[in-house]
Amino acid sequence: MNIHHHHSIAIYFIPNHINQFIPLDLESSVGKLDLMGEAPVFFGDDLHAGVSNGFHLKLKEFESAIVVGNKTYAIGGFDDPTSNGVRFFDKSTGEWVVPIVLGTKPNAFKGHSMMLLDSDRILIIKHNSKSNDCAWFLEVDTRYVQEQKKKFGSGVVSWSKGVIGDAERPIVISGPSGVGKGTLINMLMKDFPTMFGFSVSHTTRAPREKEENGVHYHFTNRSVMEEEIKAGKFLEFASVHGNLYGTSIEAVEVVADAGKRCILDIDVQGARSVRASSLEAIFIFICPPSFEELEKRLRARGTETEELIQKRLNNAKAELEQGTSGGLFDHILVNDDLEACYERLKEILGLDGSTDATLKTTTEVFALPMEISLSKIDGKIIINSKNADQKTVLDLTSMKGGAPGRTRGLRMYPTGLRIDDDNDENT
Ligand SMILES: Nc1ncnc2c1ncn2[C@@H]1O[C@H](COP(=O)(O)OP(=O)(O)OP(=O)(O)O)[C@@H](O)[C@H]1O
Ligand SMILES: Nc1nc2c(ncn2[C@@H]2O[C@H](COP(=O)(O)O)[C@@H](O)[C@H]2O)c(=O)[nH]1
Repeated sequence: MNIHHHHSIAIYFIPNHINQFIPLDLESSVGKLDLMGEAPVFFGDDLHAGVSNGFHLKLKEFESAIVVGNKTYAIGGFDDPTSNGVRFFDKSTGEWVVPIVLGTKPNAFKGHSMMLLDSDRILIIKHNSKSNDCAWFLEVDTRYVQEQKKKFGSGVVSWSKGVIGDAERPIVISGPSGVGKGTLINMLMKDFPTMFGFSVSHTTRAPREKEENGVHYHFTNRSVMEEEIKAGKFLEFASVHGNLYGTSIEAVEVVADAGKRCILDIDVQGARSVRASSLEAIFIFICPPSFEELEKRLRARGTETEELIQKRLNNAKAELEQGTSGGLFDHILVNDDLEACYERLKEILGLDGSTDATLKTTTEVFALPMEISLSKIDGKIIINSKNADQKTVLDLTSMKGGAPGRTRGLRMYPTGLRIDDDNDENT
């Protein structure tokens, strides 16, 4: 993903000590900055309806502001229970807006530096943090946020944490009930425990014997789940065999945070929703060798009543039709002989015989300086220590994913290079 330079960016570093306040690149029309009282005050001309009224952006402690088009985002202040950590001043309406904030927000932090990337997301580097929790993105106009704006209205933003290192594309596995999805996934998780993580779905169905809450599913009830869907907590959801099932954004994030590749076991409707989202997964459909064999397996499993078996078999017909036509799935596997099907699955996932089962890209965790500023050179972000001659490179050129879920593929390493101070963007 390229990072372009935007001439209309204003970036402010607002440290704990107000008198170190450094405004930069004020080419935008938002006016001048000043310091007043406890917190910085941001003055600008309100050109709403052609009347220059003047407005004040009074920032709270640990909040800092960044201009994106005609909006000025104030970000931070996560300690304040009355704040959700993000608000923006919309210059076209002259009003403050508290947006719907999707994704998991960062834990409270005191001080950060920001930079606008591609005019659709803000990179936030937490001060005094560790490399595995320092880079966050507030998506303000990415494809995902644009989709959510259609549902919720214009005031929507989404957090996505930056994850260092390679994490492969998530895997969506679909297929009719009883075909063997769970069996194949369990084999994969057992053979490659550090490589894959299961996305634990929510469901309103009752737990089966041996099913554990939080492990196999998050068991919930319909009204709670419907509220959470309304609040935008789900990447996808569907009514399956008379119950509500869904993948929460958090379920996918938890796996990415563990540095693992996420596996989703979801139905065809869910796969379609994920395909339409920006998750960039690989889609695999599992077929039975015959309908009779599917029925046999479902009965042999013995987890459903006769009525439910009939319902699941009935739904299987449509699922098989949808799964095998229309190009929704990248791969279609027939689960006849289990071992043969498992081998094929491993092949698709690039797990040939030479793959080390315990292999995992481990990235060394290191501490960032207490106070930092950001600059950009050759498309790479430079994190400069304010008090020591220490520079760290944040390379976003292989950046993948984003909300909903984590932003993967970041690289971070210290550099001995001297970076000139006349870069085009600073904080
Ligand atoms: N290739 C196979 N040959 C014979 N039996 C199989 C094969 N694969 C799986 N099974 C068996 O079929 C039954 C159903 O498998 P499983 O529970 O993995 O299906 P599933 O697709 O996950 O179903 P659901 O969608 O209902 O969760 C299990 O008892 C399992 O042991
Ligand atoms: N759309 C979604 N479908 C899901 C999800 N979790 C599971 N499923 C699918 O439901 C059926 C039935 O599952 P069971 O555990 O009751 O047998 C199966 O096809 C699963 O793939 C989800 O989060 N979203």
